[in-house]
Amino acid sequence: MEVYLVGGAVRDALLGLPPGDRDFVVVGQTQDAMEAAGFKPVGRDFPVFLHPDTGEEHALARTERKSGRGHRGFVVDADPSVTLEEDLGRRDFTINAIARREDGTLVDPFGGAGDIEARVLRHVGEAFVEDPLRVLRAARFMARFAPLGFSVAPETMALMRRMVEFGELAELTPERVWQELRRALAAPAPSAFIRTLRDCGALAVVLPEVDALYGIPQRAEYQPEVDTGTHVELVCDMAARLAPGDDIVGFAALVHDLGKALTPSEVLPGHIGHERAGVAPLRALCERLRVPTAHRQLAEAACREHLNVHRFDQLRASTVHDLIARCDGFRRPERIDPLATVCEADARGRTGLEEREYPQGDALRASHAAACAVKSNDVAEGLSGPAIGEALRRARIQAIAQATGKRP
Ligand SMILES: Nc1ccn([C@@H]2O[C@H](COP(=O)(O)OP(=O)(O)OP(=O)(O)O)[C@@H](O)[C@H]2O)c(=O)n1
Repeated sequence: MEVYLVGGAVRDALLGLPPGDRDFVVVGQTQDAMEAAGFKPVGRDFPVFLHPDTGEEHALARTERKSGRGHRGFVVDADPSVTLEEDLGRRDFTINAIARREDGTLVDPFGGAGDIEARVLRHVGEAFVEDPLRVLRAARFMARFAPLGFSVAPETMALMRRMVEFGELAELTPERVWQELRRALAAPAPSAFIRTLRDCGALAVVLPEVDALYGIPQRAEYQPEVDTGTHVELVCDMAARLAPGDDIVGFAALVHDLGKALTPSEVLPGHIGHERAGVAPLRALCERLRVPTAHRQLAEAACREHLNVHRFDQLRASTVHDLIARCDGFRRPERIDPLATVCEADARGRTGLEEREYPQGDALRASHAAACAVKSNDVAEGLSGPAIGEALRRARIQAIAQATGKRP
């Protein structure tokens, strides 16, 4: 059987990165022949089979035609007459269009290895436009590969701009947009995702609430070249450094400051009130992209509370208690550590402040731990009903005061 390793596994090996999932392409076979050879068919949209021993994915070489309907808007034709070159030619980027034979030699008709060497993300051919998700994939690959020195080829960027101008992105389902966004926020350089989307005009289409942050000045303590959009880029990169691979923290970092884009009538000079004003655009974004609950909840907590956490020193123990309660940190203790991380990323994600200490994060964590150590059984003796809740609150405030030296 004519089988080649293709896609991300070949690319990542050439980049010297640790191996991930392996995808194979099989040339010259029919679906029946694959099943007769013991491969197990999977997936409704593509002719993909699992290897009987390794379980690894083997796709039949195929052509794809745009249909304008269905899950991806494609009709997939598995066709034994499709050559390896034809299969590679319908892929997105040259760096993803390299095949490796079993003996280790490469089939690289589009110069992908050279582009890996030159650190260029270049589209393979005109078939690129058939899937508008590829605009977001380009940005997501940049979030992963920009730190290795990659940039988008000018002709690819020009093509992406045309796709955006022609309104191609309108046909993307929210689920596909969210999957790319989520993966980009878990990558080492989410800022490169945001900047690539902005460069081609796609940011205004898929994340207009974030696009609106550009040109909004930050307060004077920031470097003058850092507007709110740039600040958010820095915060996302800092979040990726503090919590690598954590897209829940990454999403909260992306959206914590959305309120700053609102008109001055809604947000006072110096962005006073932006933490409350940001909740509405954040909810709109989450509805539109069908963002999962865990992401939404941390994002809302970060949006509402980040200023309170920054001024932790000035808060009384009772205010800290109520902040934790508003974030549901007593019923769901896992909520507070990521909130502290996002706030730290926000404080340190400013040019020149990257190495600054952020004691507020650990102070919040310590307060939370001290308050959670008090259980209702500790205070319930002789009490009933709401009196237990009130006694628990008082005891927890006391515990926070003791742990931090704050006034109750
Ligand atoms: N819209 C898409 C999706 C995928 N592909 C092709 O299918 C391969 C496998 O896709 P996927 O698993 O999504 O990406 P990988 O390149 O394997 O990247 P990752 O390591 O991030 O999963 C890609 O390499 C690419 O050649 C494509 O051309 N266009």
